[in-house]
Amino acid sequence: MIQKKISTAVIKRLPKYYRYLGDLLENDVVRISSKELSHRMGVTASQIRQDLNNFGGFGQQGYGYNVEYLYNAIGKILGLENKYNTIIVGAGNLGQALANYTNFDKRGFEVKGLFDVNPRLVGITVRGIEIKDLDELEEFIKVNRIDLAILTLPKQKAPKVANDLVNYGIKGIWNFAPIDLKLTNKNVVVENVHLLDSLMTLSYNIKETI
Ligand SMILES: NC(=O)c1ccc[n+]([C@@H]2O[C@H](COP(=O)([O-])OP(=O)(O)OC[C@H]3O[C@@H](n4cnc5c(N)ncnc54)[C@H](O)[C@@H]3O)[C@@H](O)[C@H]2O)c1
Repeated sequence: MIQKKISTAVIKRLPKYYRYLGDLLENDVVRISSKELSHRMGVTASQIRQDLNNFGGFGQQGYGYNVEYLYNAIGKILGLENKYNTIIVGAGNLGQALANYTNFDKRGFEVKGLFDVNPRLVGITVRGIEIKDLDELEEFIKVNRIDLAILTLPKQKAPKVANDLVNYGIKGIWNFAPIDLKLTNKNVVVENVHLLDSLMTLSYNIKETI
């Protein structure tokens, strides 16, 4: 379906379309004009049209968008019809909080395992998932065909663990350690998440309004 290289900016906007369309679906909205969708999302109608034209366009003149069709199509573009067997490495505060969040499972990112080096945490279960020792990581990944790892460990430990994960055959890393991980293996993708970046943007905007 995708013929040309899609810009990162467009890809980053797709989850927002998906989220808004999901809300519309939940409210039994069958179709929506690009004007109405743009109004709700706070982006211009031409931006929406341009973004969706990257994938062939989905609207019809005079009709707008079929919500369910567009929702499913964007889900497919995002690869959400796939299931991702997921592990969390670093089962402290954040790792456990993420393990407790059931919406990841609903979206297809099923948390299969939790790993830590702290013997006081190993053996404890979080939402029915036992925290395992890091020594078991390689075998677990292979046996359970793990696709994706969430890193919630100290930043000094992240590069080594990430490198090991790559060698064990992981496909993607969702990194929360406060370091921009760069992997040499181009077949493995990383998404670095920094909540503080968002908080600092908020700080800037507060400063501007005072
Ligand atoms: N990106 C973000 O927005 C964001 C937000 C909050 C926290 N963080 C980061 O997430 C990480 C976790 O934060 P936290 O509050 O849960 O800390 P925490 O100390 O509660 O948990 C970290 C866990 O990692 C474990 N660990 C240490 N080395 C390990 C290794 N080699 N392999 C596996 N596990 C190992 C520790 O035993 C501990 O249980 C920190 O790096 C923190 O800075 C990032």
